[in-house]
Parts: sequence; structure tokens; C-alpha cells
Amino acid sequence: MSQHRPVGTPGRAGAVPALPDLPEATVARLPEYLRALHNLAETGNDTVSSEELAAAAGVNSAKLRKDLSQLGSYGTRGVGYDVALLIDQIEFVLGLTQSRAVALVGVGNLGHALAGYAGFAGRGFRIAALFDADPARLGEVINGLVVRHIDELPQVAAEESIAIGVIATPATAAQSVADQLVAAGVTSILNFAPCVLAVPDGVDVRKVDLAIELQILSFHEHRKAALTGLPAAAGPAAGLGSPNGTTPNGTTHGGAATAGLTALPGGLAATGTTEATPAGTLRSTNAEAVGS
Ligand SMILES: NC(=O)c1ccc[n+]([C@@H]2O[C@H](COP(=O)([O-])OP(=O)(O)OC[C@H]3O[C@@H](n4cnc5c(N)ncnc54)[C@H](O)[C@@H]3O)[C@@H](O)[C@H]2O)c1
Repeated sequence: MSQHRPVGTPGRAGAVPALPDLPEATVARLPEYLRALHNLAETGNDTVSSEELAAAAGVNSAKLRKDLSQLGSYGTRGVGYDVALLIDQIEFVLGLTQSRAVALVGVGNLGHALAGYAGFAGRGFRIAALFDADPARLGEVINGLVVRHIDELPQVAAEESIAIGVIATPATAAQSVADQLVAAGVTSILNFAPCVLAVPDGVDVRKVDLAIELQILSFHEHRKAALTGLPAAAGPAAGLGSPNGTTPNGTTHGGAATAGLTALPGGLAATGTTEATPAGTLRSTNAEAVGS
């Protein structure tokens, strides 16, 4: 079977829809496939089976095949997927064929670390401008970029064609910064501040919150501790999830076996279930970037 039916390949406009309308959970998994494919390419692999790629990306192989079929990629029986072609196709669908300019607002502890990170360029992003409101921070040079006053945002956003804004300010300032980004024409925001942002239709917000990730892991720690306290008849592995399973929020389990029952305060019980579906993006709202 042919591997690649181009999905909206540039130059073939009209032959197929410009872009597939993918489920958000599929979109959230594509970067995982891409990362795994780049690693495979770097280690000299020209082709990869769906099982190998699924293992490298940490997802279930049936789900991977379904995801890639939605891009028009079915692999070749006995050969697998062409690594370079699949990279091209996923990068095209994710809009990574052009480097997107990113503005970072808030150059404090977190902002410094993000501004100094050299790894974004290789993933399709260029930090093009740094902004802060603290006069003491203005003029500092990080990775060749000068920290500018936030008031310069509209002018710089136009000059640099800023596509994405990253907010690394305290939560108290985040809404006003989001408003300024939107007013400057930015329609995608990555928010590190622990708050919900109100944005107009057409603006996508994703939120990264390490505390939430830790709280989710805390839940699993709590649950594992509760399970070890169950009677032996319940089985030592009960409730720890499927082999190498992933919860709906993207947590990967190394445990074995089946669904189980966990005692909760008040006599409630929870049944364990697992599925490899990272959380999706909510449009025009504040999606958690959990598991993506
Ligand atoms: N998502 C995470 O995992 C994570 C981890 C750590 C921190 N945080 C969050 O990231 C944010 C930054 O944390 P931090 O430790 O770097 O804080 P910080 O105080 O060191 O830095 C915040 C920076 O924002 C600037 N700022 C404040 N108001 C501004 C405005 N209106 N316009 C432009 N710049 C403004 C400040 O001058 C400062 O330089 C906080 O909201 C924090 O809760 C998130």
C-alpha cells in the first residue's frame, strides 16, 4: 500500500483538503511522533514499523496507526513508514515548515531559563523578542536579544511577525499581558502563569503548570500507596493500569495488569482505567499542556 497520500501538500492546492480536521488528541500526539522520528533519523533509521515508532513515542501502536492514517500515511506492509517522509508530513500538518517567531513576556527566573534555552530553534521556533516591565531588567542581553519594555510590544510584534506569545509574568499581570499580546495581533499564547486567561474567539491559549503535573503524580503516588494496603486477594498489581499504559492526562504507567478498586474516604471506590490519550487543546480557552 502506498505510504503517503499528500495532505494539502503545498503546490497541490485543490487536490486534497488544505489540512485534515484532526481530533485534538491526535494533534497532541503528533509532536511525540515527530520527536521520536527525529531521533530515529539521527540514529540512521530510514524506515520504522508502527510498533517501533509507537514504543519510541510512548503510545499504543493501534492508536498511532489510526493517527497516521488520518494524515494519509498507512506505511508499507513489511517495510513500515519512511522516516524522512513522515517527518515532512507531520511538520507540514503542524505548520512547522516555517520558523515561527515567539515573543517572551516576563524575563524573571523562568523567563531567563526559557530565553536561554537553545533547543527551540531545532523544533521550529525562534524567540524573537523579550519583554519586561521592570526598568531594572531592560537592556539586559540574553542569547543575543535585548530585554525591551512591554510598551514596545505592538511595534516589535509587527516588525518581527510575532506568531506566539509566551507569558512568564506573575499571575497578577498575566491577563493584562495577554490583552496586550492580543491587541498586538498575537493569536496563540502559551501561559506559564497559574491563572485562567480570558481571550477572544480565535485566540488559542495553552497553559503549562508544573504544580498541576506534580499534583497529578501525587494522586498516583497516593493511589499506589492505597493499593499496597489492599487485601492480598485483590492481587498485587490490581489497579495499577495496563502494561505501559497512559492515563487520559498523559501519565504513563509502568505497572502491569488490570483495572482495580481503590478505597476512598467516605467508603467510595474508584475503578482504575487507562488509555493512551494525552489531554487535548481547548480552543479559545485555557488548555492544560498536560502530557503534550
Ligand atoms: N509553569 C510552571 O511550571 C512554572 C514554574 C515556575 C514559575 N511559574 C510561573 O511563571 C511565572 C514567572 O515566575 P518567575 O519565578 O519567573 O517570576 P519572577 O518574578 O522571577 O519574574 C516575573 C517577571 O515578570 C515581569 N513582569 C511583571 N509584570 C509584568 C508586565 N505587566 N509586563 C511585563 N513583564 C512583567 C517582572 O518584572 C519579572 O521580571 C509566575 O507566574 C510563576 O507562577 C510557572
